[in-house]
Amino acid sequence: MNKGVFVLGTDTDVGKTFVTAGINYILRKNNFNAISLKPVQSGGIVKDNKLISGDIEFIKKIAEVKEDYEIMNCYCFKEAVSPHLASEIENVCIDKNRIINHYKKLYEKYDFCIVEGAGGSIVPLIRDEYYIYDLVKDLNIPVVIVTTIGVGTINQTVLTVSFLKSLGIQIRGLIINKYTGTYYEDDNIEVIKSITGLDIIAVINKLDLDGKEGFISKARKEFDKNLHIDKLLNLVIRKDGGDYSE
Ligand SMILES: Nc1ncnc2c1ncn2[C@@H]1O[C@H](COP(=O)(O)OP(=O)(O)OP(=O)(O)O)[C@@H](O)[C@H]1O
Ligand SMILES: C[C@H](N)[C@H](N)CCCCCC(=O)O
Ligand SMILES: [Mg+2]
Repeated sequence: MNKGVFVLGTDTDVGKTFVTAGINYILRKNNFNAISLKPVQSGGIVKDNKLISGDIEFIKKIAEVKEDYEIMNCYCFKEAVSPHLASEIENVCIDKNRIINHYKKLYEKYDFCIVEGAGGSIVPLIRDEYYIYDLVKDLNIPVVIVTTIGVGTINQTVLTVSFLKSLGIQIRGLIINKYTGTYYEDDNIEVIKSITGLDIIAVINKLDLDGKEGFISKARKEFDKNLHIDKLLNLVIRKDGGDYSE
């Protein structure tokens, strides 16, 4: 089975990690051995005196993944800025081959590997040289785009889609996040569907996560309701039957 998807955002903070956690949770609940990879985290958090990826911590909690952080994250930087700058501040050169080889290993070991970007598609990993979209191309992996749906998101989403299409990147669909049920969000969904012709894989409601208490069960309930396993399998299984080595 081959098997993976790259979760791209129209921007930072749209909910890529939230959605990635949900995809992992539903796949694992259906007995698939799914894993996540955050190639580059900027804005890492300190836990037990160690800098770790907060995105991976969230995914581990929601989807009950026991793997170590190092398995699910290649680079983790302290500054919450663009990855290229965060890596420069720490004098670390991001090696794209290290990420690609890491992904290959996960790809071989797990049923599905869900890769999360950083920010949007044109975020640099290496200044003037290597961007999130380059990584998507190098991994030869289809994408799902996560977007919020308030005023301003038609433009962001359509630009992201048309940019990726211009690079020949295969887009499996859109996941709408932080939906609050307004008339203009409903209209934005219709307009985005009509312009892009893409499938809306899921619409995830904006939850009241109010910090800590009960957020895991609230999030899981939302995923149970709105992330359907058949749609997710369509997302992560390559329709052309090909695999990474091609
Ligand atoms: N559906 C939702 N309901 C409520 N809060 C949400 C929802 N989705 C995401 N959030 C919150 O919004 C914030 C940003 O979400 P998230 O971390 O998933 O964004 P991201 O796209 O992964 O950002 P980054 O580019 O930093 O990786 C987080 O505090 C998260 O808990
Ligand atoms: C720090 C932040 N939460 C993400 N990890 C990185 C977002 C980079 C965005 C770069 C940009 O588009 O200007
Ligand atoms: Mg994230």
